[in-house]
Order: sequence, then C-alpha cells, then structure tokens
Amino acid sequence: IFKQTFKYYKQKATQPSFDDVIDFKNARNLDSVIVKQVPSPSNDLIGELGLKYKENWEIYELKKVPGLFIIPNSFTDKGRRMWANKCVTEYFKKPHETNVDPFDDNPDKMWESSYSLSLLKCCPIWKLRWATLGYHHNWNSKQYSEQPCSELPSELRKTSKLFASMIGTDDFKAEASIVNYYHVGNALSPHDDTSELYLEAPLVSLSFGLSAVFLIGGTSKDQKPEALFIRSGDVIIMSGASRLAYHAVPRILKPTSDAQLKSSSVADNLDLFMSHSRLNINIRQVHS
Ligand SMILES: O=C(O)CCC(=O)C(=O)O
Ligand SMILES: [Fe+2]
Repeated sequence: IFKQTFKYYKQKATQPSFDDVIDFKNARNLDSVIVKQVPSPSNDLIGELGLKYKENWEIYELKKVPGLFIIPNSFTDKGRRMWANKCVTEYFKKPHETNVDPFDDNPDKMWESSYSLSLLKCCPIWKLRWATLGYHHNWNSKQYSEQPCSELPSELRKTSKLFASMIGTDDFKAEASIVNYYHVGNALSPHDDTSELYLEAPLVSLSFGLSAVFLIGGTSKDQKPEALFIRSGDVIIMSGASRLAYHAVPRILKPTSDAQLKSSSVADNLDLFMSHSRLNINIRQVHS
C-alpha cells in the first residue's frame, strides 16, 4: 500500500492531485495535526543558526503518525542561504564522504566558472547525491563505521540539539548526518532508518530549496502513508513510534515562477543551483 501511494506521487505521465497533501503553508488538511507552542530559543542561538525570531515556536504533530513533528518555516532567507552554502561548499569535503569522492581531489572545481544553467549543469556539483558526516553510514552493509571520522560540524550539533529539546529530548547526541541532494525528477524510495544502534533518540531533518512531497506511514509497508509538503526551511523530527516508520520522498516539485533565475553572476551560482535543487540534512544519534 505504501508503494502504491509512492508511485502515485512519483508518476511523471500526469501530474498527481495534491488535494490530500497536508500543507502548512496554505493550512490545508491541518485538521490532521495537533499544534503545540514552545518558547523561543535564545537570541544568540537564533542568530547563529539562521533561525527566525518568533515569540513562540509552533510545533505540529501528525495525529495519524504520533511522534512525527513538523516545525515549518524555521529559517530566515539569509539562514537558508547559509545552510545551502554549507551543503555545496563544505559538507562534501573530507573527512566527509560522498557518492562522488573522485571529485574530492579538486573540490573547488565543483563550481567551475559557468554562469548559465546549462553550463552549470555540467559541473560535478550536480552529480552529488549524498554526503555522510560523523559516523559514516555504509549504504551496502547498512551499518555505521565503528569510529566517527570526525565530530559533526558545530552548527549541525547545535541545531539538532535545539530542535530535539523542543520536543522534550534534552540529551540528544548528534553523531551522524546524511546530506541528500535532490533535483526535479529524483525520489527517495520507501525505507525505514534503523541502522542506528540506539533508536529511542529522535532524528532531526532540515530541508532547503525546492519543495517536496514526503510520505510517512507506520512500521509496516501495508499501512497507507500520510502525505505532506516539505518546504524550504521546514524541520521534521521523527521520534517515538514514527522514528521507525517507513517514509519516502516521491516527488520534488518544479520551481515556481518566483524562483526564476536571477541575473548571471558568480555570486548567484548558489541561487541558480538552489532554484533547481532540494537539500535535506538529517542528523542522528547512533549510540545510547
Ligand atoms: O529527504 C528527506 O526529506 C528524507 C531523507 C531520508 O529519509 C534519509 O536520508 O533517510
Ligand atoms: Fe530516512
């Protein structure tokens, strides 16, 4: 059943209907969520992590998927740029690992001098699909390395700790991170994340760039998933029962007209890339 819903939203022949997709921006189908308010973090942290200043933070929990929290639209424009920039200039470099390690010999070539989208698309940056940080996840054995290759960057540790504390987990240890790079037409197949040795801790997930449809169900693939839009700056937390739930990203939405390409200059390579990409940074605790 999960697979059917996945295929429905992934289809390319016709555009699927998004009527059933929970949307925090347009407040659609929000009768399926519970809202909770938590006090704002300190101003220092807000500024450093590129978060929005808000009196109170609103956290939504899906009624049908207890433990699945969404904190929409958490970052400022500048903050979103800062995070995107880290994904395309830092997180793919050693000691982190990626699917395109050969390019690591010459990481600065990732953005080789091209100002138009067609040229830019030839750059190695478009071939990046994932990077792993901290304890590296081995995709084949589905196991984490014994030793962390590095400590996670401090902004990843601080951000994940902060969001984990918003749902009441004060002792979250950020030990591993996977950064996913998506473009229109890409998808992430249904899976559960159970390689971590300690599964009681929440998983914190940040998204930037293009919007996506996210599906999350239960621990069985026979359970019909809920669909929700994840937009740039949204934070998702999988905790409790939802931590072990099947989930997937069947569709990356095409850029809307307001994301039209800006003028051609080197400084805008990031805008250009981001108007055609979705970046997801998820942070995990591996050990108890
Ligand atoms: O891209 C996403 O939002 C989800 C990524 C994910 O599920 C994973 O990396 O395990
Ligand atoms: Fe996952």
